[in-house]
Amino acid sequence: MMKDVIVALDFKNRKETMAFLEGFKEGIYVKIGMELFYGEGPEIVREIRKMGHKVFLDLKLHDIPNTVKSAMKSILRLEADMVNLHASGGSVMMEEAMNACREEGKKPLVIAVTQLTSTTEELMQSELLIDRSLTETVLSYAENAKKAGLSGVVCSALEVPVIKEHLGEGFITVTPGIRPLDSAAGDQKRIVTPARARELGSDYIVVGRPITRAEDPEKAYREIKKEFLGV
Ligand SMILES: O=C(O)c1cc(=O)[nH]c(=O)n1[C@@H]1O[C@H](COP(=O)(O)O)[C@@H](O)[C@H]1O
Repeated sequence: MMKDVIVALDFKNRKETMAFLEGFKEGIYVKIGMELFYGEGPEIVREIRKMGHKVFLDLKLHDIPNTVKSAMKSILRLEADMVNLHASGGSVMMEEAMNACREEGKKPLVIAVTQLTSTTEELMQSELLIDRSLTETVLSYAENAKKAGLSGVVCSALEVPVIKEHLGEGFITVTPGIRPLDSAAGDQKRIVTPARARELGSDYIVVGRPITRAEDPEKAYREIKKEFLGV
């Protein structure tokens, strides 16, 4: 299976995004999330794809099944390589997202967010009133996603082994919360280094600030990619 580093383009506008991408001569895998998408609109997705980059469009759909289905149809027109939704929206919601793909004849990788990497078991118990362990909920959400026909999940690399063990090697794990040894955790809680993510079996790591805020982003990207791919 293809393994890769996905760079989170968490920039406020097109200008900053293009200045960043200028440093990359070859096509890379990037993530367009809420900040850039809400700021610039769908055209930014088309433009970045035309530049030769692969795009994970991270809009984390979470709504009633019918709304998610129609939103997915709009999203599919942008031809992103990967799109996501929140598994906590439930199985029917995820099935409707897959029905949208079937009806439109499109096959992006559709993945479901399990528990955000900024979430801890402590937060789940004290605020969300979820009594099960974090790992149990991640695995259960992942099982629901697989049953609904999704390609994989977003989780922390720490949960990859249990997901692969129960759902098979082919079920894709996309893991943010990546921090090289010398970088600040910030708001992330369930963090691992790129090398650890490789050992744990992540398929894709998603990396934002350790690259975008580095003094030399292109160098940081190369180092992280080397550490993750082990080459
Ligand atoms: O869906 C995501 O991409 C996502 C899920 C998750 O659980 N945690 C998470 O950090 N992300 C995204 O991954 C990126 C991580 O960025 P950094 O923390 O700057 O490396 C951000 O764009 C987040 O929106």
